[in-house]
Amino acid sequence: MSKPPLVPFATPGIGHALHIWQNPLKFFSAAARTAPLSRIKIGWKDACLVSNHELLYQILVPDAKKYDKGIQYERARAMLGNGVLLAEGDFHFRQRRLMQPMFNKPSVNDYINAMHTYSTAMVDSWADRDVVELYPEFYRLATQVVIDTLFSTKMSHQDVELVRRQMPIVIAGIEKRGALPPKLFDTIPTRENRAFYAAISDLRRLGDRLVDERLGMSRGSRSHTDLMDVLTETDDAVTRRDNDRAQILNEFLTFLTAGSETTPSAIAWSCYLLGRHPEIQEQVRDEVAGFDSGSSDVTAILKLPLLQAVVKEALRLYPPVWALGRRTIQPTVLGGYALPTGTQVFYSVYSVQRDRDVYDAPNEFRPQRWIDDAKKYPRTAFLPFGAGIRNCIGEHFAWIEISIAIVNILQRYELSLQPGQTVPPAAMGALVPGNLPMRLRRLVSR
Ligand code: HEM
Repeated sequence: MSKPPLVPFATPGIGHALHIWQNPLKFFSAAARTAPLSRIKIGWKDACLVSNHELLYQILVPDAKKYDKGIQYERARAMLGNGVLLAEGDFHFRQRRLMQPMFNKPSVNDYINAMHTYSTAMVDSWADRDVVELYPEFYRLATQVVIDTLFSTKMSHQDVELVRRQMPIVIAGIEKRGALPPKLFDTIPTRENRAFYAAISDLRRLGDRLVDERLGMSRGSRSHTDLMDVLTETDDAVTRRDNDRAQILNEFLTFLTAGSETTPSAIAWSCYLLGRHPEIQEQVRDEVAGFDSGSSDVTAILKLPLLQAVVKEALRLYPPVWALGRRTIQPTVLGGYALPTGTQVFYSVYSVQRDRDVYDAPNEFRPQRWIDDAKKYPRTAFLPFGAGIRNCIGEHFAWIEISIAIVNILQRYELSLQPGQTVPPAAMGALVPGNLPMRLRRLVSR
């Protein structure tokens, strides 16, 4: 078996690293046109790029055990240690099994009050403003929600701002380092490198303090069993040994990162698309009129068809976790090519979810497709939360959080963009709208 076709424009010595560094989204989207499985060069080393949904699904589900998480994730260890996102093998399995109940429906019901309260406070704070820069608002919301619900800790304004300032530096740094020849970049004392390591130190220090504060709380001060209880109170000796103080900090930082870097993007893109499509916005507003997003049975929110279709279509067009990777840990065959052990495989969920062989009008916002034609689309072609044993543990949490926020917004405001305003996606780790000033018109209650 020969090698997969090489994506054009590799530069001798650095390969495609510069293209990826400069504009990863553009590079991955252009490279997707080379072949469903193509080859790129990171420095002098070959890596693969998967742009086809069936091959991606094969990696994530049936062949999952043939891969580890690979180079991008290795770069994240300085921040997240061996938290559940990066853990491998039996250790991952034990941590995931321990935590899973906190993300099942009954537990997520315990988080609804906090999700509703923070998102109501957010929309109330916009009352006197005509234009709001939305993304930072959603970032604060998601950060407070994830730490309050899972660790019963109310973050101060300063702490939230520190996360908002430093976390994107860390995430973008990890992403870029994943596409560079190992170690080369880290050894040069650039301003960017110093900022990256300073941001990691700040966030780990913050996490350390918040973990101490949480561990010092009395049981009676919490409204529900939280993730920290689960990590610290297990009867199982092996799991207790696994979750020493250092590992608890790793898990805290893992959830801080995973919770704050993803849902803001999904809420923001949903609002952007509704701002661009006022007629759909009006239909969703009619659907959510009178819905009580603070009620304890808020799972009914997941049955509001148009709202869910809008969020799904936003996640298809702008998947927050838009590109990821894996690495083979044994000789593996993929797409008819033999991949030796240690082959790095990148994949672009963004390209897969805009594949014109799967989706008609793939670049258009058509939420109705998920109502009229949902069965037409293979589930392997919609993977914003990943799939298989490493899928997103927070998927249900995220759907509820995103839906509550959008309901609260649409019940109070009409959203519109400035005339002619378009917002190109920026791949800053997560796929985020760079600037998203949105005009708000306060609605009289209906
Ligand atoms: C729209 C929101 C979200 C998106 C698009 C998203 C996406 C993803 C994806 C694609 C993965 C799999 C990564 C891989 O295969 O390598 C993942 C894993 C994970 N997510 Fe999310 N996520 C979201 C929200 C959340 C939230 C709110 C939390 C926590 C409350 C969370 C916690 C995690 C954790 C801990 C993992 C690692 C799971 C494991 O490896 O067992 N995510 N997420």
